[in-house]
Amino acid sequence: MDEEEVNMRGRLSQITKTSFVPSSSSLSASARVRSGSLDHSFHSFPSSTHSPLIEVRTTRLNGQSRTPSPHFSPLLGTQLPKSDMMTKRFRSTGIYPSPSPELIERDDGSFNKKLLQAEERLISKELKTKSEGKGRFIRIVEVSARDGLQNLPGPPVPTELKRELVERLLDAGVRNIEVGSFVRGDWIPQMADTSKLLPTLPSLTGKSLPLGIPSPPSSRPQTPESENGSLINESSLKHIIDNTIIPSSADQVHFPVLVPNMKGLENLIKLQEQHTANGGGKLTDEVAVFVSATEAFSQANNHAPLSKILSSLPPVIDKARSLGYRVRGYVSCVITCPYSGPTPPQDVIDVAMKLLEMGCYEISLGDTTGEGDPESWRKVWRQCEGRGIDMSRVACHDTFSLALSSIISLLPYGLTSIDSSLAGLGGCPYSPGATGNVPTEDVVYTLHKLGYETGINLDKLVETGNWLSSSLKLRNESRVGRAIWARRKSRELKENQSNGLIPKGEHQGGSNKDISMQGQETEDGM
Ligand SMILES: CC(C)(COP(=O)([O-])OP(=O)([O-])OC[C@H]1O[C@@H](n2cnc3c(N)ncnc32)[C@H](O)[C@@H]1OP(=O)([O-])[O-])[C@@H](O)C(=O)NCCC(=O)NCCSC(=O)C[C@@](C)(O)CC(=O)[O-]
Repeated sequence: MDEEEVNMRGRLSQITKTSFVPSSSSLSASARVRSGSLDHSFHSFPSSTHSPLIEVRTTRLNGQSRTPSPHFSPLLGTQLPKSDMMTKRFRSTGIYPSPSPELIERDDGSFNKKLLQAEERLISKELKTKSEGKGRFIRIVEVSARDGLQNLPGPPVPTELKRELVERLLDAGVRNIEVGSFVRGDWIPQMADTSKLLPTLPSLTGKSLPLGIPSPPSSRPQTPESENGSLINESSLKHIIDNTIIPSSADQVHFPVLVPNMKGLENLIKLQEQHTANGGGKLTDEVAVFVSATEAFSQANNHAPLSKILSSLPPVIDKARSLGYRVRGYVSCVITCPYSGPTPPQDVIDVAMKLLEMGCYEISLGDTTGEGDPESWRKVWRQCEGRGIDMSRVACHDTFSLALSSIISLLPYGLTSIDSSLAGLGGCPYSPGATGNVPTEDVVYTLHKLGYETGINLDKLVETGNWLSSSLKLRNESRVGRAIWARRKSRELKENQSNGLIPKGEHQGGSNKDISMQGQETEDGM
């Protein structure tokens, strides 16, 4: 290693260490320097002029007049690239190993080859099937309150509903909840109340449980309620800790908020100062910056060339870190770009490396268009490894139904964190018919089914997803959510009938069907 390389390694590992919470483990493995030689001859990004790609129009939605963000404005047909790259998809040819139970993380973040004794557990109390828990922890970053809502047409979602959503998620054991954005409220009206929402949220430490582990998922063996109302008692807790590798830091609550630029960060700082002056505690300990892997999407999303965004971020990240915020980096369009077609993995790594160098503690790779498949994700993954970084975070959109397959295919390679959205809320405004993010309920079900641990109570999560989609009058896009909810309703009906609360042959409350369930009875076999 030459001197420069040593410095680079030092910087990256320092970034990794200093930005992690104490005794953090694999949670933060994304930025960890692994093997392979570092290629630090970064490609410079094409210097592009700020071309007027975007037409901003004032629209009327539900009687409200609004000027949409360029992020959500469709490009004019004449401005789209002419190539067939828009529709070209990566071919999937690989055969993927099933998730390996051999990768078990220690609390220091390293992997342990020892197999833990398999432990049978229920996935949901509505299901009869069990799975063998193998113990590796996967962190879920829940993005429904931000990414899920930001694109919703119609009147702004009430701040009170967002607050309740966060409360419910915390109660279900979710600990990383992206809650809002300090972006321009006139462009992203659904995020305009972020500074109102933050002070109403529970304190960052208020939800921590004793002994520093997440609330026990119902998928674990049921244990009697303890005196303090917790579902588990000390001895069963020890059993869980002994048999499940959950890092103690997994219980820490984080409310990441997006800050696109210095103005956004300053708005957060001002809000925090006011809150502190009123005797309040820390509103959040995490901010997130976002960059696109492609030039065209940068123009659309950040309203500026990629080179300009990248050069504007170091002071933002430095200032945030100097105030004690950890900084997450998002890279969008890591598989394809709605304007320029397939994204070269090299470009993804270039941007990601720059963000790490600037001080981001981890990078979330976003498949914004949802066109990813296991093979294309593996290409990105291999490039990461080749460049000596472990990108173990992904955010998949489920537009083409391959998000879960992609996630499953990455698990054996050490995937440690997944961004997902309750009820699949969200969507890509550029792909006609695009659905949202991969639903958290589906991810949690899959992980638990395969023996991974998330610390999340699937039944409570499903209840929250159902409540959210009903409240928003949207169809619940989580198949798992719909199926478990249908079973629960069916069970409750039978119980009420056998208890004599409802005469046989009658439905509870006239109908057990709500908006999130519409059209689901056949599919769920109920
Ligand atoms: C990025 C900006 C803010 C630049 O906005 P801009 O207009 O280009 O900024 P500007 O520097 O030219 O300033 C113009 C005016 O905006 C104000 N301004 C400037 N910055 C801010 C701010 N932060 N908050 C409030 N106001 C701001 C600024 O003060 C000024 O006000 P004036 O002096 O004219 O009165 C704008 O383009 C914007 O808000 N865009 C929205 C971007 C967005 O939210 N996109 C969605 C999130 S990213 C995403 O969803 C992808 C991801 C992360 O999920 C990963 C994936 O899955 O792909």
